Amino acid sequence: ERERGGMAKESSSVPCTPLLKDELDIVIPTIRNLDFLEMWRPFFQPYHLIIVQDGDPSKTIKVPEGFDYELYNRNDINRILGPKAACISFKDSACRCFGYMVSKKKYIYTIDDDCFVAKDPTGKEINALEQHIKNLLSPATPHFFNTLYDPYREGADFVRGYPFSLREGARTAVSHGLWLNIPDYDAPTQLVKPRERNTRYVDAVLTIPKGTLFPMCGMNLAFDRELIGPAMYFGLMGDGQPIGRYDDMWAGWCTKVICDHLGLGIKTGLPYIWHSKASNPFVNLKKEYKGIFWQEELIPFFQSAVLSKECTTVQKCYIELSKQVREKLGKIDPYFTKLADAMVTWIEAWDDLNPPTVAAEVPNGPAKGK
Ligand SMILES: O=c1ccn([C@@H]2O[C@H](COP(=O)(O)OP(=O)(O)O[C@H]3O[C@@H](CO)[C@H](O)[C@H]3O)[C@@H](O)[C@H]2O)c(=O)[nH]1
Ligand SMILES: [Mn+2]
Repeated sequence: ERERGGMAKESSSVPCTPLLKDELDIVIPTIRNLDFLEMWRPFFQPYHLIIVQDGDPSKTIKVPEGFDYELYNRNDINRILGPKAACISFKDSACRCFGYMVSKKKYIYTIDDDCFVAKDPTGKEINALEQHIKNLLSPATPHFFNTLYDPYREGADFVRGYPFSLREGARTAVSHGLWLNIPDYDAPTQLVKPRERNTRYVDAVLTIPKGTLFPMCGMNLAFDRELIGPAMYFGLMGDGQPIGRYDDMWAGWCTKVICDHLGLGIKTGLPYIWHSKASNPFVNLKKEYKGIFWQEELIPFFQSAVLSKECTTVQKCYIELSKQVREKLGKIDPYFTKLADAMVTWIEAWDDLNPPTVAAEVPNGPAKGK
């Protein structure tokens, strides 16, 4: 009998020790109301929220009582960034990356407002934030695959044949969570399988091996902002752009290339959230249309991207990548030249708001297993 997860009912209160209470911000992009927070209250209330209100800034977004938050609408983004605001998408969930930029914390968790608390096969409510924090605070294994999954997890370990020289692992930069109920399918798949629901709960956390790209979904995602924040630019989408629903994919591909270069790890798997709302597949098809054939050229670009050894900080890696985007992808469509410019603007804006106190050199030491 396949293990099945489900959606939790609104819970009264679940005591949880708020790990990283003052070192983590929760970033929520929204065009809707934030009632979903009621269900997350036991897990999220101790944390500071950064709400990025998309769309019409004159609309008032009601935040449930008792949450500590800051809210930014488009007027705020324009006021804070001035002309550099052009790199932040409008009328697309990609706007969430503004929250990463204004945060002052070491960790970020971002979640969509149609994602709810899921239940594991035992019926226990899943504290997704707690699991992401565990993922981020334990090492990753990008340089040698452990067949018994996460070796740092209680009750597991490295298996026979795993080199001891590699068991220290790599620092974890990203924790990519998954979704029960509505899976993050692209529009063609959604159209072919409109009623497919994900009921499969896989009790595993895996490190994505070095040299392998992956499709990063922004719905249930956490990362170490000090390690990889400047790479988490959710590419130009939405209003005035020829493409949508590739913002998180773009960030994931850039981030993975940079993590591989800097010897950092990315994990995927637990925790699950319950994704409740399927966005309109026809609207999604229009947004994704160009991306579906462009990505056949983008993937080989990222697979063959090489960063020089002078790229010792995320910012330097990202600027180097933007140059390669301009040179190699600009010929696909003028959009990529615009995106390359936006990548540079993003880094400039990031450094304006986050002046490097000490050179944020990520030791680019030879990642073991190279
Ligand atoms: O114009 C918009 C539309 C939506 N939002 C907010 O963004 C998230 C996601 O919105 P929604 O749940 O409607 O869309 P999904 O298709 O399920 O989103 C997933 O697909 C990808 C889209 O790029 C992305 O990885 C996932 O987010 C909600 O919080 C909306 O309120 C917005 O800010 N602006
Ligand atoms: Mn959704």
